[in-house]
Amino acid sequence: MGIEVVVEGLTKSFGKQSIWRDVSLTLPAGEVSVMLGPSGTGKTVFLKSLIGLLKPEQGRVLINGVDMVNSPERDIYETRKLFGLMFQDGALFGSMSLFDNIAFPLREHTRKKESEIRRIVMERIEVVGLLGAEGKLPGEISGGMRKRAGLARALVLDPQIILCDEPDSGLDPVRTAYVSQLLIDLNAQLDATMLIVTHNLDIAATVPDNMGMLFLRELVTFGPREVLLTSDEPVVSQFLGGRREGPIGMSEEKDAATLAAEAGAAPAVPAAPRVIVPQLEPSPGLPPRKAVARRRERVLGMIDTLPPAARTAIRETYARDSRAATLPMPAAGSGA
Ligand SMILES: Nc1ncnc2c1ncn2[C@@H]1O[C@H](COP(=O)(O)OP(=O)(O)OP(=O)(O)O)[C@@H](O)[C@H]1O
Repeated sequence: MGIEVVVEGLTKSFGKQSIWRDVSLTLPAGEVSVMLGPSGTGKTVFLKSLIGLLKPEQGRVLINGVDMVNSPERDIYETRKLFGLMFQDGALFGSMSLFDNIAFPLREHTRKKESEIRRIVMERIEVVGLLGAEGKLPGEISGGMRKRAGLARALVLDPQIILCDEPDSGLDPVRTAYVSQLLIDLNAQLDATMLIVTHNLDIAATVPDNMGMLFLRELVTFGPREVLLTSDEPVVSQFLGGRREGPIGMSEEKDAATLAAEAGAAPAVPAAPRVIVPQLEPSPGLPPRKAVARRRERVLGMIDTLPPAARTAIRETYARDSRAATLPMPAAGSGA
């Protein structure tokens, strides 16, 4: 099973530029979480801080008792092996075939025989749907295929924590839908803890168990998906509605004068009511996600601490799930 990641009071700046401060959250073991946020709010910096590639000035990131901020470098290096990372562009070596790119971590970090490496690499290539393309160079395939190759490479060391930085960037809506399904399928197969950074509202609506949002150097919220999806925080509703009206401007936040002017004017388009769509299920033939039962117990255990709208949404989701579980299967050939 994946490992819990506990973030406590994390604060990061570059020189005088504060990126975010006092970020605390827990990525529950084996669950899928999404971090949303407008461009430039420090989502990638957050991912890099989790694996100890960037050093926040304050706070801790605890994984199996190792603090990825303050522990000795050799402990951080060892713990980093638990991670699989998928960067925005796949971060592939241009002169190597997809096979060699995906095999790279195994050749670098293990003493496995070539035959064993071939078996693992081909298995992962199959999982991400790239069978047949293993001999190609990254420059000979599409952006979506490069992303999937980056994901396959992230998987070869059997990671228990998977971090994906904008798995949808540059992809059309159909390819994005396939990536969403792939992420859920991976979670079903590996039971790894996953954190996905994205601006994509379809991924946000259908993939995660938990969601958070970074804005204005703060973590606005992090918790069960229903909390963010029912939130009436202006920044959250603006982002989820993809609207111009609200605190987010072209370059992150709007100034006070713009906000005041907008507050005085009638909104051009009323905000559409938000509907919580069901989370994706693993593809047929795959095992159910083990995280589902754990998450249900965890969320129902904390439900009284959540805002009323989130409580209602969670109860409705679980009531719908139990109704679905007790429905009789349609008889074969009934056409139902
Ligand atoms: N190594 C670095 N040195 C200095 N500044 C940096 C460094 N890495 C990131 N930054 C700055 O930190 C801020 C946040 O960057 P980051 O890439 O994390 O944003 P993001 O939320 O992932 O954005 P996007 O959604 O556009 O990818 C930016 O202003 C960026 O210029």
